Amino acid sequence: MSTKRPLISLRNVRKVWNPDTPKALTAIDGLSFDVAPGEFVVLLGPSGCGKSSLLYMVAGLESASDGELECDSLPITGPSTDRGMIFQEASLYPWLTIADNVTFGLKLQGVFPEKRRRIAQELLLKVGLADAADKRPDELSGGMRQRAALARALAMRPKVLMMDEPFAALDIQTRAKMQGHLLEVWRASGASVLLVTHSIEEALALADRIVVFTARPGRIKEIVPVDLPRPRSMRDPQVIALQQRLADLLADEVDRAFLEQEAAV
Ligand SMILES: Nc1ncnc2c1ncn2[C@@H]1O[C@H](COP(=O)(O)OP(=O)(O)OP(=O)(O)O)[C@@H](O)[C@H]1O
Repeated sequence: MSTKRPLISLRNVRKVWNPDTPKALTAIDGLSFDVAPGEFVVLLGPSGCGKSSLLYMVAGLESASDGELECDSLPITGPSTDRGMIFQEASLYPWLTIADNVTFGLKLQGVFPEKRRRIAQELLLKVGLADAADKRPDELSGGMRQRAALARALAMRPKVLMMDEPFAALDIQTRAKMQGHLLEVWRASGASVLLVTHSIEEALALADRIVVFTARPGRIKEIVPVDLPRPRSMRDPQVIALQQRLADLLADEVDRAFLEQEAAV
């Protein structure tokens, strides 16, 4: 992995919200790490440690206050179809069919209807929604809508997929199925993934590497590689050992974040 040129490179990234005001708040400080092409990296940390802020900066939706962010050796200066983003709640257009939602970006790029239809069918098949092409978002369950959002992100053939707690709103069974779908789609796409979660189990099911954040301002506490074949059983002794290690790493930071929140009230 280390011999490959990184796809995403972050150097000394700092994010201050509302700078130069009494409400100034440092969300992230001195953050540096790389994501290799095709790598699955999970960001894990206590509430408010800046995970979403970081994702927004990599997406180009927010700028960094300091430091360098690069994708494919080019500075990140704004959004790009190379970097697809999926949020906790699938933000589909309610008035469009699922197929039209999936290929909305392609339509803007001028791709002809026939080709769009073909691409939508291929992608919906990949995410297990082949029968939902002509349905509207409100006819789908939460898990199905997230799969449609995944298909829509993939339609732009991104080099990196960013996901901000994409399965947090789903029940446990749907969540486990969605993780399986995501792993299949990730493997087939060759894209890198940068996924934010609160769940140690989710991180262990998915990640090549887990970046553990400190409490705010978010810094890297430790990067934990998960060198185990998938699918991973939560009963595997190696997984249990990692689970314990991650819980220990997080415990201090969650306590710190909690004390800070109490002090702020
Ligand atoms: N647009 C914004 N304007 C001002 N402050 C913000 C903004 N977005 C986030 N923050 C603040 O930055 C800090 C980090 O927030 P962020 O959402 O990045 O953390 P997080 O680790 O993703 O949290 P959670 O796990 O609870 O979603 C928080 O204190 C938050 O209130």
